[in-house]
Amino acid sequence: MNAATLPIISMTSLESAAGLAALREAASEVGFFYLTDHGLSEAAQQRYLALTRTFFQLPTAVKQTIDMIHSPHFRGYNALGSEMTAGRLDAREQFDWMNEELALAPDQLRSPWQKLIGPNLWPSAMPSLKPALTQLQQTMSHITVNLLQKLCLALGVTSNALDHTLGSQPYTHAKLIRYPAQQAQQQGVGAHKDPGYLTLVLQDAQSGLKVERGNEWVNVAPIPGALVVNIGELLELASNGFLKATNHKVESPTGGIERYSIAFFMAAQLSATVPVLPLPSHLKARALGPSTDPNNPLLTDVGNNVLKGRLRSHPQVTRKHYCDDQLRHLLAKSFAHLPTNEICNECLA
Ligand SMILES: O=C(O)CCC(=O)C(=O)O
Ligand SMILES: [Fe+2]
Repeated sequence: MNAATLPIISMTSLESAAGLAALREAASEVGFFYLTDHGLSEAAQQRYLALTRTFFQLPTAVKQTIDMIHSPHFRGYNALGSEMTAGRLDAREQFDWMNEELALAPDQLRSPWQKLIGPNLWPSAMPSLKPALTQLQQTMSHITVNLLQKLCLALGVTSNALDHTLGSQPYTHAKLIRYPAQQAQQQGVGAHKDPGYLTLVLQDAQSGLKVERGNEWVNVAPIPGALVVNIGELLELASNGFLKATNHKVESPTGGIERYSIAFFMAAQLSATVPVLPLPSHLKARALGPSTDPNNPLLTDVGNNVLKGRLRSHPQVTRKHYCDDQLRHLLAKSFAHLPTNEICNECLA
């Protein structure tokens, strides 16, 4: 196994000023780190990875019954070749679930992001999946909220400075992912930033996740028991660019070995607008503003920032569920400043 290539932060170290300083440096210099002592045991992680493998071994016809194409809320199964990142197809299959909710009636929709709200799609052929993944979502949420509060302390503001943006129902989204082995290296998932506050990744023993540092791609070698944490776009905005949402990607495994991972993304509640935190002056001097990529504007309105990513990643779902007249009008208003043909050239024509 490769040596650790990123900072390692122990959750229990974050009770001390020195621990918070190490967290601050990891989150601002790299935007990626390993988290240990977080409360999800290695044995529990192995059980969730085993469940992931079992899910992907279900017959294709069973997985297709919960294909994401049936969900206007971007929930369910994606076969290989249905997801796009950075304009190219990703070589991964995945199962996405989010908060379990009731969908709004069409005449209640005021903003297109409200269409993200809705029920998950669970496979009736694997009844153990829903309770297990609901439990995992709760555990990951708990870890993420604790870490977000520690990050606030590390930024010199009160631990609860972002709590009001989470509200009672922060947006949580998770994926079971399988990267099948390829003959030659391919895009497992293309280079991207995650849109929310924080992402936790549980990876198996197979390398492939890579993080951009300067002009290099650094391998995130698996460390048994550690979760990989990355800073999302909303924290870059909240810290006025002091914390970095770092580009990352996954290269497909070769040599006959597949890679499995579970990614958990947490944002604020979809209706929130992310504030700029009042950093103390010595940190403020190092906060030079969020990045301004015209191909990927960072939006402080949480629902739109999350929806931006979903529309781009899943063009078939977008075309099927986001192209009616009412939504076309709402989308044109919310995304007037985006390079619209990258989202869906039919919606925004
Ligand atoms: O599979 C991984 O290790 C990371 C996946 C990822 O970056 C994503 O789905 O946003
Ligand atoms: Fe990601």
